[in-house]
Amino acid sequence: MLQLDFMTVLFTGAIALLCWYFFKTNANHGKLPPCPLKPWPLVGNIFQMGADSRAQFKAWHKQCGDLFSIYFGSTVVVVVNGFKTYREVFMTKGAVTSDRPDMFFNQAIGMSHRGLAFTSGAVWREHRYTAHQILKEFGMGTNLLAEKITEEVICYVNTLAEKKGKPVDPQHFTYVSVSNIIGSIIFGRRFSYDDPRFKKTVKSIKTVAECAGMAGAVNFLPILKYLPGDIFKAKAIKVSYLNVKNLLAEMIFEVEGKGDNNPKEVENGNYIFSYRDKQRKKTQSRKATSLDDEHLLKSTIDLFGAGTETVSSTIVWCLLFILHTPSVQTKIHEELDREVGQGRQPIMEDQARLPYLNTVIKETQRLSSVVPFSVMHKTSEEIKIGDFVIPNDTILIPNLDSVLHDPEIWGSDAEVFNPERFLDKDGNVIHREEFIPYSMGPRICLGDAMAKIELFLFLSFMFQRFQFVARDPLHPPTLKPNIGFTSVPTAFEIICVDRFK
Ligand code: HEM
Repeated sequence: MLQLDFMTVLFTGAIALLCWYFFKTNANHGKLPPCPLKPWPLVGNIFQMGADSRAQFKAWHKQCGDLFSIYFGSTVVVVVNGFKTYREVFMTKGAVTSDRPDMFFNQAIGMSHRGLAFTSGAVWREHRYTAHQILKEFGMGTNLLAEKITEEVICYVNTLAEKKGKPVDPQHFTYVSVSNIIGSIIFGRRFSYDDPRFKKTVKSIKTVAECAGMAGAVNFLPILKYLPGDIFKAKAIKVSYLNVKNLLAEMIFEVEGKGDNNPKEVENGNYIFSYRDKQRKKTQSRKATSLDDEHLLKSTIDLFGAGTETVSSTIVWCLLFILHTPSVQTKIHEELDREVGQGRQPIMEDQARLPYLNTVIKETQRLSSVVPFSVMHKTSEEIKIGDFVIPNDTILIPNLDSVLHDPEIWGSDAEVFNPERFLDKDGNVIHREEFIPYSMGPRICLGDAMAKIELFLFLSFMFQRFQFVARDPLHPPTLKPNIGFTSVPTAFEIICVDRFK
């Protein structure tokens, strides 16, 4: 009897849950952007996405228009497509579309609502402003930072040259070198490529980025993380992200301990000391501030995460595109030999003299679209876009891919690598407003100026020194990406022929 009662309660509960779910997923449909497919009970559209989320979003964009809704579990998420709508949502209405939803990997390390890239409101504004000030002090957009980057690029190019034409995995070297630049800003010094702690940090950050795509569903259906076998990579992310947290906490502690007794370190400057300096000044003048130990630690994790894979993958995509279109490499070499030569190192001032290389960088960023879905945003007020109403607290996916690959903007060859599309008939670089690899609005990439310097210096040094050749030139490596947080080329090897020999 007791058992029957229990079954009845269970059955009634299940029916009530389903009714609630159907009510929730169908409510508001008159105002919300359309949903391309009827969501399944409890899981929503998660398992209707197909393996290739880019192609799926492209098809749904075509089917539904610039705005469509999908359900992750019972949570509605609005996907924003197309340049004009993207600009309206994230720029015109940026004041109320710039919050971030809480994400499971931040929860997993006990750092929700901490730091720079995943906070909202007053904490985010204070940390964004602080980070911007610090990077400006270090010369973001000026020669000081360029000097730091040049120092790293020289080590990187020499390491490639030491391979003496043997095939190398460019992703590994580029990733390590680019993360060293962030490391040198945060800690005030570069690390040797063999430093075990640095190697472990880099490896762990990479694992988090790689697994993030699979783990996306866990944000909405936390139960998935308990499935056996770690199908959704939730456990892998937690372990690696905890590694990153602990390693960076340890390094911050050391820098602060050393710094107290070492004025030279303070003089040279690093992110940690500048942050502490600003924190101290605010506290001393009794200004309310959110700057503290936990936010500092999470800001450094965010900077490593945001500033490594984006830049390194762009560099590696450039190599891959070049292997598929060798004539582009010939033109880069001609321009570099003519404008810089081989007798001196490239400098930032050369950028204006190298329009072709600049178009190669732009076209690489456009076609690779390394952050295809940007980072999720959330509304902080109800917004109206055309006939649609998006409620307060709704998660938004900024589909950057839909802008960077739109044939109506870039032409029918939008899927082809063609740097000339950014060149006018007089050989000058064309600046298109639709070229938005760093997104737009209040949440635009904080490191865009730094990324531009990195991309120019890495690629100008690399092409000055090497001719890049595929292991099998008739069959260059696949262009198929691996999509995690970013779009990363499938691993491949390349031969770097030294042009100085
Ligand atoms: C090719 C290189 C890069 C690309 C394509 C890129 C792209 C992006 C994109 C699309 C976003 C999300 C914007 C949004 O939410 O709407 C972002 C955010 C961010 N990026 Fe970058 N990024 C690059 C390099 C860097 C570098 C080098 C740094 C480090 C200094 C950096 C730091 C950040 C930070 C801190 C955020 C979060 C900003 C916030 O939430 O307010 N990025 N980036």
